[in-house]
Amino acid sequence: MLEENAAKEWVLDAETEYRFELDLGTSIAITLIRGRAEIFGAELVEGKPYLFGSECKAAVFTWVGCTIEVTGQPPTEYISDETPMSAYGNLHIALEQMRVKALANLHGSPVPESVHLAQSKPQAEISAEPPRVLILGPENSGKTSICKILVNYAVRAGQGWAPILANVDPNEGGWACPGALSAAAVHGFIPTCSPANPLGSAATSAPTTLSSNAILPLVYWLIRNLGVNIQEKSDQDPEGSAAGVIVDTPSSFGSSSGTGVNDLRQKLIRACIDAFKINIILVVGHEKLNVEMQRAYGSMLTVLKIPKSGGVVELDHNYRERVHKYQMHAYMYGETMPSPIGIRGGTQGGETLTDFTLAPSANVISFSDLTIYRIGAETMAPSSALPVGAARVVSEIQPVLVDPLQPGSGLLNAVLAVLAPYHPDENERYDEELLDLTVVGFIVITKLDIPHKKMTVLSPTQGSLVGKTAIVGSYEWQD
Ligand SMILES: Nc1ncnc2c1ncn2[C@@H]1O[C@H](COP(=O)(O)OP(=O)(O)OP(=O)(O)O)[C@@H](O)[C@H]1O
Repeated sequence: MLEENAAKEWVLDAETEYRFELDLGTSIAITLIRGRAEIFGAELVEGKPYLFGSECKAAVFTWVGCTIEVTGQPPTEYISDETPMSAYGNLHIALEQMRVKALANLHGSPVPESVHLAQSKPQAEISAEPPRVLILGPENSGKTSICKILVNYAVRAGQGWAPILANVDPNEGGWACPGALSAAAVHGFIPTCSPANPLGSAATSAPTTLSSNAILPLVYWLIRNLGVNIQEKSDQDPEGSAAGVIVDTPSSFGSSSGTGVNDLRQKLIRACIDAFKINIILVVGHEKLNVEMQRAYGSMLTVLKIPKSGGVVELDHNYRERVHKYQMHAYMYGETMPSPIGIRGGTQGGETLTDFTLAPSANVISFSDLTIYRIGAETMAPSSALPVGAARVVSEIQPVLVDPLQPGSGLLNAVLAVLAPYHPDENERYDEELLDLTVVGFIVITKLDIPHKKMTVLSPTQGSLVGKTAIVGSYEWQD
């Protein structure tokens, strides 16, 4: 008989957190025994085992004190009484005041009394705009965790807010796949249980609006698209838009190295500010960046420096590569975490385990069934390699048709974004419409049969691909 995993109780004082880091192949369950506790702002339900795996690193924080039981043995675990949570809490209160004022403004009603909270600013100083926040910071500063905390606190406020969380970090995966940008209105808590689903599972948490690809000039373009998309949604639902937008950025936005890179970085930050109509920039624990942002944008919007948590784990390149694999695997197959022995009825971020199993299908299709494009610099020789005086014929964001018959097409094991159909009315079509189409799903080409002009594609859904258009990105994946 298998021996049960030892369960250990931890008693946490008010405003402390239990931090853990899991290794490859370890999973643990955490159960709240008494008191109140949260993981990146998402409250735990008492008596329910929450499972964690796939090298997850996180913390259980409590405002009032609690007792938790941990089953399984995390290689690293400790309690910290130094957290920046009160600063994050105050920040949340300030954002909440903006939301309430924005909504009251929209209704033409006075701002409710409840907004005048202890730490609040005088009424007149609170902006009547919904908070539209851009989070900047260097690598491993805890940006994504702060986004989760702020979104979860907004959801928890009980006002029916569904803030939009936009992820412009192609490295992160968000609700999509590594290499994609995504945004969604968040109605329920964002759970944390595994980096394979960094923002929870898309199917269960929110509808997604996706655009794809990982190459920087393209990101610039897509940021604008994502912004326009969100703007259209808020025009249709101004009350809903009072909840605001929170934009998570890649660390490349928050670290300077080299002049060229710096210019591009500034351009991308500017693109985000314009696209999402940002009114608050949060700089996570980085003095120089804070000063730089104050100088550049301090006169037109609020720039705030917020502390970095000592709990943020330095994630190295190899870890990130493994996480990309987990994410792709979870996208195709769902993710079911093994429960530590002795745990029954475990949940992943509060959801029952059976919800997470998917059965992808491998279909053989003809080359002619799917039209594939590649976008961006990768398809072209660098400008410096062009003959003197020659101008580039294709722009950096122009889609170029990919022929699977060509050797070196780069299609084998490539992740492709399948696009929504073109406008049904021929008269409404335009040249670069392809770049504006949203992504409806991702597929992977697992086999190319050149002699028979056939390919095998793995897809999490059963729908036919015949006649569809897809974009090939720079990510590859092998099961
Ligand atoms: N207080 C904490 N205790 C334990 N782990 C934490 C804590 N805060 C963050 N982490 C973990 O540290 C890791 C890095 O954090 P996070 O992803 O938020 O940083 P980031 O700045 O967004 O990273 P990136 O450089 O990828 O943009 C994550 O695995 C996260 O879950």
